[in-house]
Amino acid sequence: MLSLGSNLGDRLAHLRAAVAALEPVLVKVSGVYETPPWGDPDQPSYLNAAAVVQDDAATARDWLHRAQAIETAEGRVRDPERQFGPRTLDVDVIAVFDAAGRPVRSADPELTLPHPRAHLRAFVLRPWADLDPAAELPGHGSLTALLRTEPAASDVAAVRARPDLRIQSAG
Ligand SMILES: Nc1ncnc2c1ncn2[C@@H]1O[C@H](COP(=O)(O)OP(=O)(O)OP(=O)(O)O)[C@@H](O)[C@H]1O
Ligand SMILES: Nc1nc2c(c(=O)[nH]1)N=C(CO)CN2
Repeated sequence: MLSLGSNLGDRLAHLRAAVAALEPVLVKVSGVYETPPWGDPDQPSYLNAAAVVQDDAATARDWLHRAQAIETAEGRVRDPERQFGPRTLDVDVIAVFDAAGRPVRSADPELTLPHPRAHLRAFVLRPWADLDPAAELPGHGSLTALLRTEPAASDVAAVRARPDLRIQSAG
């Protein structure tokens, strides 16, 4: 599962570009959500979405490299002083499952799986739960239970569906 986020420039265009780049491996993409900035409040609100992708030949590290290549193509500039600062496009690898459906785990700081902050982020859990209401974040339980207990209730309430913004055209 990949999480997509943008809060600089044409936010919807950045999300669309990410999904277009993932198109060959895309299983499904959520609707678009407007979300308050998490972790660093002094920045514009984000558009977020979740994408389920599948490629049986890809390793977890391949997904990280694909995610980073897509961020770079959308002009992502890293500010080492601001870990959770604004960006044209953020593509995070949230969870990877092997061919048998078992979660891949990694404690490597270059690729930590599941993503170490996903359980705290309504902007990740809400779009993913819409795509797959029965899904579990490995090590943390069901998305719907997490949404009731982990992120601040005010954060969950502040995540707003934007049905007026479509990543993919209908049909
Ligand atoms: N599951 C993961 N998904 C994406 N990047 C990861 C993951 N685990 C570790 N990383 C590492 O995190 C580093 C910083 O990534 P990035 O700049 O996207 O972080 P961030 O978006 O600011 O914060 P966050 O990871 O909390 O969303 C990357 O260089 C990458 O190697
Ligand atoms: N709402 C929201 N907040 C964030 C996001 C994001 O995608 N959405 N990404 C971040 C990167 O670390 C930091 N904060």
